[in-house]
Amino acid sequence: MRPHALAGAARILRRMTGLPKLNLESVPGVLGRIVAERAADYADVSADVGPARPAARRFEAALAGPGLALIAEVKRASPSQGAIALLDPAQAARAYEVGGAAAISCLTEPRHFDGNAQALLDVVAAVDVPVLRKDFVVHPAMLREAAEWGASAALLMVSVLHDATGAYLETAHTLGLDALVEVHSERELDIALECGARIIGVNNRDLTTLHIDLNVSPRLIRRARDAGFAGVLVAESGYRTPADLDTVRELADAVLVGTSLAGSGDLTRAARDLMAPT
Ligand SMILES: O=P(O)(O)OC[C@@H](O)[C@@H](O)c1c[nH]c2ccccc12
Repeated sequence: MRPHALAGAARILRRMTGLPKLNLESVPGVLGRIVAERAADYADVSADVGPARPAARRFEAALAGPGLALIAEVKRASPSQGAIALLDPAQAARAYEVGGAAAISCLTEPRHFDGNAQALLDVVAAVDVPVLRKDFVVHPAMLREAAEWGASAALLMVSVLHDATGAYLETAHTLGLDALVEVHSERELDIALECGARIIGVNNRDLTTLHIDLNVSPRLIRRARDAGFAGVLVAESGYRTPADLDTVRELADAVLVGTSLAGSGDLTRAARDLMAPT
């Protein structure tokens, strides 16, 4: 059989049997704990993702333009910071939009990030820019929900999904969602590239240790471009000042920023100040 015929057969089989089973026991550290909790949350939920939807590609289009785009994150708490700010999600998202954000990321993980479904629904209703569902996707129903709740995109983490990343990506695309495929190492980047990701995010934060290294994004973004990747590249985590962005200004299409904006007290101004040209 030709390779694409094999891929087609695998696709049909997957539709009949659901997505590949994830090996979450192998995910280490803080991340391992969170994904185990999320998997338990969805253990009894149907894997049926419902009807296909046309691709809108709104999230991708918002980031692809010239210059560095801002994805501003509604983040009330995190494992590394604890409580960040008691944001009203709709108000925060609107403030970010006024401050020039091209897209909003909204956490829906409840235990460590103080997110929930209502926050995402409120954000989608409050802004015109596309919204990313930020969660630890470990079950296809989480993608169905993202589409039903009006998100334009969902986060897919290669550190969690490994070999199943491609199948989850395909499911997201079938549901009309863009996917931000997140990587933190050369190995993870190669998986993202192989599975046909259109938007790749490089996380400066190692989610198993929570350690931040701002050199990770420029290093892996260069590697992606050297490999011929022509899609959207996002630098993620740890950015606090315009000077911090100098390492990715000429390399990345967008930056994803949460903590430094969310904890600033004036979200519009913080977004503007961060993105001001140096
Ligand atoms: O708050 P920061 O350091 O600006 O980072 C934002 C975003 O990159 C971070 O929240 C994030 C990136 N990938 C994730 C995966 C799950 C939860 C959270 C994240």
